[in-house]
Amino acid sequence: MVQATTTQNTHNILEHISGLTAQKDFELLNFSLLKSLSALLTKTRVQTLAVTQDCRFVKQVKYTSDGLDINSNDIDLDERVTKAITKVHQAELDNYIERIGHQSLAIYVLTQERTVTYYLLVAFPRAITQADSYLIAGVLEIYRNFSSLLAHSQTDELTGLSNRKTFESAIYRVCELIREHVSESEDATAQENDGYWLCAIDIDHFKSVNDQFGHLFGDEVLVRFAQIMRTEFKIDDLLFRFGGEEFIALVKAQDRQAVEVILERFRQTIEDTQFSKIDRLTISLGVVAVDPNVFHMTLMDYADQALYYSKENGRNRMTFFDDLVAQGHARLETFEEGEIDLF
Ligand SMILES: Nc1nc2c(ncn2[C@@H]2O[C@H](COP(=O)(O)OP(=O)(O)OP(=O)(O)O)[C@@H](O)[C@H]2O)c(=O)[nH]1
Repeated sequence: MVQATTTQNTHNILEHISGLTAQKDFELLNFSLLKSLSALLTKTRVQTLAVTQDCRFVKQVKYTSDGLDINSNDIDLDERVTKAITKVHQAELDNYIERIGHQSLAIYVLTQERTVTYYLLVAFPRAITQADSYLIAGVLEIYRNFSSLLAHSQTDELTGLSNRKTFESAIYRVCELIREHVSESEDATAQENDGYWLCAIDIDHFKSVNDQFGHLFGDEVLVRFAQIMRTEFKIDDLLFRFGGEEFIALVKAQDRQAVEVILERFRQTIEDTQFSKIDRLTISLGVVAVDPNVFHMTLMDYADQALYYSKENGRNRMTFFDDLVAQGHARLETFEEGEIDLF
């Protein structure tokens, strides 16, 4: 009987580990981690929490029986949990266990990314046992190893930003988020109020940087440029290096005015930064609102057209694709019925 239970437990653990390592996407990997821990440690509640260097809680992902509950704005934490996590963060601990009455709370550092630390929080309705600790430590080790393999395959080696091949799944996820948000909301303007913007960013005259100072120096500029991108954009924004001196930002912003402020600040920061031997580096930008009903390659094409317009009209500026359409410089792609050949 004991042996049958042990065999079943081992089988459960192995099944969850194989589920964990089958993921090719960070969001699914995190989902799988939370789901596995929740199943293996019965009656526990698990969540992840992103905390900035200055101890602001910026993103909470709770595992519930319905799936993931993701919050960036209304982070809901018990006061005692807030205290415990603040203590762990300030003391830079890797893991910590707090007894709260009969219950216990285990906190572990999951990963560190940009200026944000991601924590795993496991709440037990009882005291945590050594077996619980071993299980969590083992699962976390597998998670971290697999997550660094995944990061390696999805990261641009030079800058550490996401690489081009991750863009398609990222924009697909963003479109899903917008769709979910619109369908959950009664408000017809929801999409406009919680939208994403696809922004193509290209360094101006980068060839002359390479020509004047050499390719190695050009690489240093690209690395520094990516560092500035990481600090200027927020946690919900997704950043990619598309190749060469071309970057993409998927920026979350309430409306066009808000995204204009964010991008203008970024453009100005780059212009004001002294890149070692270069006195002045500038960027051109092309922007389009992410419409989940428009094919992502078409959105990319719109952002590229807007970027091209910025380049052709003086550089060091941004152009919105909508303005090009309104001014008659570009037109929306439309398909008449019967126009598309299926084969
Ligand atoms: N150092 C370095 N240079 C790169 C890398 N990838 C592409 N480049 C260079 O980036 C330059 C891009 O040049 P162009 O496409 O002509 O554009 P540009 O000089 O930036 O001019 P505009 O975009 O029209 O303002 C080329 O010289 C490429 O060799 C890289 O990884 N490192």
